[in-house]
Amino acid sequence: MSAEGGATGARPGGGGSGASTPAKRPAARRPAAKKTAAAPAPDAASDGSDADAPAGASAAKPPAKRAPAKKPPVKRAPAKRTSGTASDKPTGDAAQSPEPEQVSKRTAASREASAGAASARSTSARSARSTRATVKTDAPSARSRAASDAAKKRQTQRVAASTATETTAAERPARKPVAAPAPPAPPAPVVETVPPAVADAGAVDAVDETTTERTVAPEAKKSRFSSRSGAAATAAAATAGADAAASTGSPTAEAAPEADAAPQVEVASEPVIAAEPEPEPEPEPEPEPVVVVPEVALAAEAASAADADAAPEAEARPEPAAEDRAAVAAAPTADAVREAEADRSHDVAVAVIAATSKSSVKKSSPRKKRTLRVARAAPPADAPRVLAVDGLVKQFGGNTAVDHISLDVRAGSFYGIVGPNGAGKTTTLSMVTGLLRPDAGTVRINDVDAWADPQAAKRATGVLPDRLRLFDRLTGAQLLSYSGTLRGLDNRTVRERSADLIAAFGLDDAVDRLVADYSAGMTKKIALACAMIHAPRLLVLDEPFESVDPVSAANLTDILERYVGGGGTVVLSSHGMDLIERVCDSAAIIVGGRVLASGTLDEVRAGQTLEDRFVELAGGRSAAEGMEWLHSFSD
Ligand SMILES: Nc1ncnc2c1ncn2[C@@H]1O[C@H](COP(=O)(O)OP(=O)(O)OP(=O)(O)O)[C@@H](O)[C@H]1O
Repeated sequence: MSAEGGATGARPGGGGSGASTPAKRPAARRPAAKKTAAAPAPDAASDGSDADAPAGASAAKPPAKRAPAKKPPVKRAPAKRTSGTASDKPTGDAAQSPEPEQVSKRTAASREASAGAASARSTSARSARSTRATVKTDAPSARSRAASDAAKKRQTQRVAASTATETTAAERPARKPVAAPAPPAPPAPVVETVPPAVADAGAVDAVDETTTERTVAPEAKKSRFSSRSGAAATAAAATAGADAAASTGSPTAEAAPEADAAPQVEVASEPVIAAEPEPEPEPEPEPEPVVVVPEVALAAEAASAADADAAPEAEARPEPAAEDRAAVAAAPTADAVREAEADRSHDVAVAVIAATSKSSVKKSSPRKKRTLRVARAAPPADAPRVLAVDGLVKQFGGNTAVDHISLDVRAGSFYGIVGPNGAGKTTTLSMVTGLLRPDAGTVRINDVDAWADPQAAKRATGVLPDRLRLFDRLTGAQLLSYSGTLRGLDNRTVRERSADLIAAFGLDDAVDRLVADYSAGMTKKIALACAMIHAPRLLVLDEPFESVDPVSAANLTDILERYVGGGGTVVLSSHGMDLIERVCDSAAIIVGGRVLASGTLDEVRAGQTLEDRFVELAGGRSAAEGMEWLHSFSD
């Protein structure tokens, strides 16, 4: 099974020359053989037309029937004008001759003349046919040659198998070159050389030749199947001789196995082929178990232990294969059977594993929990509060944007605020940073009431507001200098820090351009630099990563993490759940102006991803129903 499959599989796919050529050649040669077999017909037809040009359709048919070498010469000549010749039989054509009387009236001289002409014609025809005959006679001669070769083979092979192998080997190269030019070469030359051997010698011999190219085994196989020919007998003799050689242990032992094949028909050919299909090793599906979780692996072990009968077989299989090829070749069928059994047992084992592991897979199904990012370590509970928001309320007319929000942010914390659009995040942060006066509640920064002592609070705070209101008619460098100066920094410090910030945010090429000409991301970055230039203890950033490209976001994250690592505190709002989970240690989910969850990241997530938790608290997803019109498309 596998042997055949492997052999056939190698044919079409054979990329390697070595593997592919033997498979290709026979196929390429067959058509050649056909051509050569058919070639004589047209050739003969042409010859016939030359020989008996005026001959009617009746004369044209015979040659087309491919008996050019034998009958045509005899048949056609009389068909024409030899009707009157005495030597030739009065064929039907002669009987139909329209002028029987005239013929009889001819004078002896005219007869002689006509006979001369006819003889001349016939000689020319004969010469033409003789040339063809020489071509064709190759067939019989080839046949006889093949027969003699076969006889010789028998004798020689009986003497010693080595001789037999040598002769076949010698024949191959000898006929190869002949067969090779056949396909591309023009019809005439091909007919001269190949046809006889291929067409007549019995397709057997020809086929045998082609097949011998593959391997010795296939050769024996073919010869076996084509036993009707003498070549098959030759092959049988060869196998017999090979047997003898095998018994003698001659170096041609390779031929021995193939020879064995002859009598046993199929069995012998397989072992040899079995050596090729090494690709059989569809690697043991052992990787499959890997897919399973540890517990499943244990279950697999248990299952395999329980299946002790099948398992050993499956595992034992590779050993003999690697151990001794010859031994395997000697008993291929047994190996195949074992292989099949092993596969079956493996399938069973896999099925058992799958069955037994279902429960454990279920157990480990909550993968989302496993993919939770490990949150940054939150600052200790006794760390000083940098920001304390208590009962903030803000109403816009009848709309309560912020409804008694309270937050505690410890020093050294990376705090994230998330919430759906309109939840009140920006409104809250605006009240925290002194941009919007709250209706109720208190905000304490670094233990200072932000609204009672705004200057002290603002000195400790860096702000990146949602709606940037910058002096954008300044260049980036000017804006940084202005911000530093407003925070009370001296010029030198401003220059030094500006240079650092510009480099950190990658704004080197933009510092001399007007901020009004900055892109959204660049504007965000220069605004953030301005918020940091005075080294505040608290940074309040409203969607700092909005419009910022990934690389800049990564740089910004690094900057902020270093800042936090140095004792700073960051409070930021964002819609990026991944970002929050990645960089924050604490968070608050605000929905409808209220804090629905707050604390360390793990506390907020409550075993889910932040997004799932967020969606859950925000009221879940709402299906977009009743929007069928959206699929009607305007065009
Ligand atoms: N100046 C204002 N005048 C009137 N209503 C306002 C004003 N500012 C905000 N609001 C309202 O307050 C609510 C909260 O707005 P806020 O900007 O704080 O939401 P948000 O959570 O920041 O939303 P987003 O995530 O979209 O930025 C919204 O309903 C908004 O319409």
